[in-house]
Amino acid sequence: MFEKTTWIKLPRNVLVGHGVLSHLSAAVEDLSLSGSPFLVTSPTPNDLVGDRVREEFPDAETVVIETAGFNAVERVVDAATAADSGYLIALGGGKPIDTAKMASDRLGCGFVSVPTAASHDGIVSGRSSIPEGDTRHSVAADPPLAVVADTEILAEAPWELTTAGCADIISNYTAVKDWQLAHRLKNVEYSEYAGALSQMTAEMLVESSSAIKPGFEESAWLVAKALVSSGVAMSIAGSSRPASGAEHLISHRLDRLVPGKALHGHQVGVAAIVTEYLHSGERGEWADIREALEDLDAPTTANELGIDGDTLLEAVTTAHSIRDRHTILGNGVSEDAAVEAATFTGVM
Ligand SMILES: NC(=O)C1=CN([C@@H]2O[C@H](COP(=O)(O)OP(=O)(O)OC[C@H]3O[C@@H](n4cnc5c(N)ncnc54)[C@H](OP(=O)(O)O)[C@@H]3O)[C@@H](O)[C@H]2O)C=CC1
Ligand SMILES: O=C(CO)COP(=O)(O)O
Ligand SMILES: [Zn+2]
Repeated sequence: MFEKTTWIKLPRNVLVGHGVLSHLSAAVEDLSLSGSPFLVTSPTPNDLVGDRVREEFPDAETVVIETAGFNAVERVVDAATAADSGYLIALGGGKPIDTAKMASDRLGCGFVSVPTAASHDGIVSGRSSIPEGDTRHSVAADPPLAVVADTEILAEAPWELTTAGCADIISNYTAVKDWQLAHRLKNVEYSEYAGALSQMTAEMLVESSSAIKPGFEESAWLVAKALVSSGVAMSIAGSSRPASGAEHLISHRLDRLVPGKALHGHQVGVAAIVTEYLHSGERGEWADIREALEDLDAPTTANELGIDGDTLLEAVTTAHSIRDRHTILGNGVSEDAAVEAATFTGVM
């Protein structure tokens, strides 16, 4: 008997472009949500755009998150419950967006994502990544009901946040390879459609790399569209598999070893050079990934991430234990193999 079912959750309204913040209230109105909004933000986005959002929603109460974590999620849940809010608006980078994503899941209400940085594909996805001590939990949650990504704001954000978003997209190449490998070796369910969308998103970004330069709003537009597309691929797959493979395991390990040292996207980009080498060896496409990262101004070495070679090697050799997700790291890469991969590719 045929028993497969698919339930794809996607944002209903996605606005990307110049000045779209002025359409935020229209985008929200179109969702027919009941109750008043509750604004979840962090210090810099609140200073930059908080008042513009509050002007549109005068009855919105605000919580400003300084440090991500389950305490912050609880704070939002308690404050939004006390305010009897109907839905959340997340304004900022991954910290407020992922906090609101998980809080809205707990509250059983929807949320609207208003990214102020094109720093990773979590701005659209149905996964919330919450740090706790030296651990990071990746929790399934509903994706935003709407995404309002104003390229005027994204283009003003520090350039490194945008290059981190680019590198998060480029890591889709190795993530898809890991997913296909897990499908072949472990019978993990693979979605051709989600895999192709994720890979095509990375290819399109790389093809556009000459147009992605600091100071150009078009750059923010190209990156934001790619982040949306990657988030959609994850929603179609019902997991982060299309955009998170061994390179993400290594990055999550780095988050534990050297928390806050480098941006998520930059870590996964450097790790993708190594995991591509592990996939296909000396003649593989690791040099193409390195070149694409260089073209997009993203780090390509441990040094550029601000970490030493030994820390990178520790992350590579222990990352397989981060979660139950089969990748090219298998049951663990030996120290010698990690040294070979990191030195041959010039990452270390
Ligand atoms: N769900 C997912 O798939 C993923 C989720 N994540 C989550 O995202 C977090 C990291 O994301 P990231 O966006 O880097 O984190 P943050 O939200 O911490 O933003 C990074 C920095 O940029 C600042 N910032 C944000 N917008 C602007 C702007 N427009 N101008 C100037 N500065 C700005 C923030 O300031 P300030 O702190 O003052 O507000 C912060 O210092 C992780 O902690 C993780 O929880 C990461 C990857 C994937
Ligand atoms: O960062 C992600 C995709 O780019 C999400 O991945 P995780 O499921 O590993 O947190
Ligand atoms: Zn990522």
